[in-house]
Amino acid sequence: MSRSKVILVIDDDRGFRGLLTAQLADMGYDTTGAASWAEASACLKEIEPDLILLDMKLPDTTPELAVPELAAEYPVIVLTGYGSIRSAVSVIHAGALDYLTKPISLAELELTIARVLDNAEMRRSNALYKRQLAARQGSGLIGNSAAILALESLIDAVAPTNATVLIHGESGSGKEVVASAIHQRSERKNRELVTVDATTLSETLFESELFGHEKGAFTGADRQKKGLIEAAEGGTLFLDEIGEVSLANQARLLRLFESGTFRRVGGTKTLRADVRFIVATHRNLGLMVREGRFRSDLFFRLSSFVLTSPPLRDRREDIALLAEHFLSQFCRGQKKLFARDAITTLTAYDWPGNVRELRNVIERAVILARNAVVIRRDHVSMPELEGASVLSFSFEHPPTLKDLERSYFLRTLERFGGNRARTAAALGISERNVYRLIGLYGAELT
Ligand SMILES: Nc1ncnc2c1ncn2[C@@H]1O[C@H](COP(=O)(O)OP(=O)(O)OP(=O)(O)O)[C@@H](O)[C@H]1O
Repeated sequence: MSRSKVILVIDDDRGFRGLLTAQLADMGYDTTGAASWAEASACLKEIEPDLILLDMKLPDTTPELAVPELAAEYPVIVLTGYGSIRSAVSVIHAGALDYLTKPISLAELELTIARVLDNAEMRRSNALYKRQLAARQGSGLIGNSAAILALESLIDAVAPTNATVLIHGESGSGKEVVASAIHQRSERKNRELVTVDATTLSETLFESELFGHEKGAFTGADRQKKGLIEAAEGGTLFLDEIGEVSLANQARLLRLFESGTFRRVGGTKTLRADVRFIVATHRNLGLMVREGRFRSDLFFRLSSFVLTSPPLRDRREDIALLAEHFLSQFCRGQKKLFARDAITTLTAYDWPGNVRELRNVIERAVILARNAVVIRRDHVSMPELEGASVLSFSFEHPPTLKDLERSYFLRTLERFGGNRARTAAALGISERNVYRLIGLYGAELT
């Protein structure tokens, strides 16, 4: 069910304004009237119109000033008592979408409003359609494992509801794919899915990006800006890495999730969002609550529906299927297949970077294989394959700590082809220390 569209009528002629708002109400619109620019500005702090009807002659402003300012944020139709072509052209140039000449016929009013609202809607959905097409290509949840089938049925159950969902899972395990599946299987699928990654935004930027800000809210806020919540109106907002959000912003999120309301930064009016929220994290939020880094009320609110995107090593039966999927994606019509031992190698690996890492490895394998039809084991070998989680060394006597350090250091250095920076990163030491250890054990390098 869609809410009625809100129309703001700005006209200083009281009788005309009353008549117009009454007629618009009869047509099923929600209407508000303002007698002056000052009144309209105050009104816009309270309501969020879908369309503005603006009289050309107001006591406290000119169309040259008012039209561009309003048209930057809202669809505007100008009402003119002096229907000259010249003034009509100038207001259209200034950003108004249409104009109506007084006295206005009811039929013309109805048609013009419907057309302008439809156009605004169409512009939104055209941009949306392009993005959806891009998102659908290659999204979809691939896998036949029990874990994926269970996840699929949970997605089917929760998708049609408006429940806020928390997706938990390691990096690269497909949390964003799950979020997109929920959106695609909901009634909101023809509206926007807006994604925000909390790790990429500072605390203040997060607040203004998400909630928007009013003109003058802070230095540099030279005009009002709608936030991503408003961009997601009618659709879904996916907030990735909620564990990285500051405590102050967590409080704002709690209010948003509980009441569906929010305020722009520097704003006084409470706005209502018709948005479905999905959040994700790779962190243990329960632990963060105990450490005082995550609000317990927000945690409990999010705990009502939790989906887990399982790590790839816990569903090894999906590895071959995913590998085939990525192979056909990267080959683009060219025929290629995996040698049996290549698949064995892929299946045995622990995939700390999950599906994303697998995708990268297949992409590299296709490049390395060049024109060869068969992807061999050496095409898919991962540099991190050895020693990523299990180490095995053999010594002629029980090793000392120093023996272990020497063996592990030299093996890591070799694994990265002598690259000191990568060795330092893998061992969690400084490059200076890598040099020191080469000095210490280097005589053994061949
Ligand atoms: N089940 C799946 N089927 C097909 N592709 C998948 C699947 N899971 C993940 N992918 C692909 O793996 C890559 C990583 O997935 P995604 O971005 O959803 O992971 P994530 O858990 O959100 O990662 P991060 O926590 O780093 O944001 C993407 O290219 C995605 O398309």
